[in-house]
Amino acid sequence: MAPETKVFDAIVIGSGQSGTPLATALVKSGRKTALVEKSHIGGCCINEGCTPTKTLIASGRAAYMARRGPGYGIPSHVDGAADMIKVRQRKRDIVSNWREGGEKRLKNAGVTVFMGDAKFVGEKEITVESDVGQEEVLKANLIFINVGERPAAPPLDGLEGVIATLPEKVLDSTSIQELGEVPESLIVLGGGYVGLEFAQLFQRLGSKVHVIQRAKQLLPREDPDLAESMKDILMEDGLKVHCSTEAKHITVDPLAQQPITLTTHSKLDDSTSTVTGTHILLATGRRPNTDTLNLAASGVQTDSTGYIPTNEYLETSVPGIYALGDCKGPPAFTHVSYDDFRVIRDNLDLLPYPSASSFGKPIKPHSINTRKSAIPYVCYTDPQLGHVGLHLHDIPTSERKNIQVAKMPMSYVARALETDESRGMMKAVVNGETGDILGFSCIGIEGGEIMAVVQTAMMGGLKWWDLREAIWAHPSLAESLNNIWGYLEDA
Ligand SMILES: Cc1cc2nc3c(=O)[nH]c(=O)nc-3n(C[C@H](O)[C@H](O)[C@H](O)COP(=O)(O)OP(=O)(O)OC[C@H]3O[C@@H](n4cnc5c(N)ncnc54)[C@H](O)[C@@H]3O)c2cc1C
Ligand SMILES: NC(=O)c1ccc[n+]([C@@H]2O[C@H](COP(=O)([O-])OP(=O)(O)OC[C@H]3O[C@@H](n4cnc5c(N)ncnc54)[C@H](O)[C@@H]3O)[C@@H](O)[C@H]2O)c1
Repeated sequence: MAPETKVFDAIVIGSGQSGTPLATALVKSGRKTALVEKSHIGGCCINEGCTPTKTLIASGRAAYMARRGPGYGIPSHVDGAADMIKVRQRKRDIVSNWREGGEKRLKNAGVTVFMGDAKFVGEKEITVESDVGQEEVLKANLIFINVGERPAAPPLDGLEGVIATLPEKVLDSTSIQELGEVPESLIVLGGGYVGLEFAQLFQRLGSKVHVIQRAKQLLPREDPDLAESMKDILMEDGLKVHCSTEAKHITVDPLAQQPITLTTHSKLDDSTSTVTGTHILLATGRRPNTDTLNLAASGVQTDSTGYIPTNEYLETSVPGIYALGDCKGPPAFTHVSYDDFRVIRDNLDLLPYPSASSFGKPIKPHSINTRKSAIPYVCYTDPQLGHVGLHLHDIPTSERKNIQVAKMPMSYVARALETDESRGMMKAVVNGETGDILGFSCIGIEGGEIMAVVQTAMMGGLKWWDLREAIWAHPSLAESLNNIWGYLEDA
């Protein structure tokens, strides 16, 4: 017998960084709301993204500082690799605390949670299949898709054979976090956020790490000088970094000490080389989880890569169906997904959640959108890379007439020298005529926090000279914002 259709006012598909708070807000606004999640409440960020990785990275930093103890006059004895079971347990404990908190909040709010895989069967109708094959049919006039992304394996000759022979040696950003011991040697394919955060972490925990990056620089979104600074830091930490290098072929010999051999081609000198490892991490990007949603049944359109295009109000091609977070396309950050929640909350006027923009008054639909002037982000290598606003390379050379740039090494920052954390650099891009700060990057100790100081200044419309003249506490990292402007020059 077909299951009875359950009718809701709203359905949220995916418990991501926007879907979870949105489900609660929908209930608080009086709407009967269902949330469907196929894996874990809290989505990627809590379960296999930000929270666990930054927890693991804290262990990596502890190992790094312990090794540096003698440099500060503190004897320390760090022999061999980290105790991965304890490192992993610390991560698991923090993740389960966060996840359980999320589960409780949804329950207390009165959200009806369905654990299972959602698929469209009609324009506003879905089925939910649980792990044990039980099926529910749900219907609502309002549907919010927040299904996120998953790791995408690159096309690589031989990869299927390696996975078939030694599946536990081929890792992605999720499986690498569950290792019970530190790999002796790790090949990291991809020099983006995922690749670099894990590469440095595992080098610090005791692996020998190679990073293979197809692009000519690490972190291709950054200006080349910042990417070069990051590369120098990682190489100083002992990582082997190969840019302009493409993976061509992979083989496995289960009996070898280093079972994995990757053949690469360097575009720099047109040469072929091999690199061996006990494990390989595939960190070459992510793909949206829209392929299993049967979107055709709803009429919601996707682009050629599976992302759901929306307008600035997160409306899809079908009225009443919205897409939020990573599944609508880059940039893929938790804070962007959370901001998507705010856009929906305010446009649908989900009181009692008075937003700052409305000061508690009803808002006209479409008064808030996703067009944000400066989205910040932080790559949690150590030191971090924090960035907000424009990069210099975002401004075409022909449009740089009034553009000025200031660069300052972290070795000029008193606080960084006192703590012996002086690796990296700051870079600011300004309009030389108006004094507006257009962009700021910092590779440095707490680079994300220094960036946030400049971000706040940009939000408040301060000019660069306001920061130069500000009284910052001494000796703080922010104090460097008095000095960087002395290095301004035409771009
Ligand atoms: C290793 C790693 C580290 C990261 N670190 C950071 C960081 O430090 N800072 C940062 O800002 N961002 C970071 N990110 C990115 C960040 O995790 C995401 O941008 C963020 O989670 C937002 O995702 P979302 O809201 O779109 O959905 P997600 O958090 O991806 O959640 C989507 C949910 O939908 C569920 N789902 C999918 N399909 C279905 C279906 N058919 N039915 C039911 N449920 C479904 C999934 O199981 C998942 O729980 C990191 C990502 C990774 C992989
Ligand atoms: N700290 C953070 O905020 C954080 C951390 C992790 C992930 N994330 C999010 O997750 C997203 C995905 O991260 P990611 O690092 O997986 O993807 P990414 O797209 O940022 O980086 C992938 C890198 O792999 C390289 N590459 C692709 N194919 C290759 C191949 N065949 N051989 C060698 N190199 C190859 C690309 O040049 C690129 O630099 C990011 O865009 C980011 O939005 C954020």
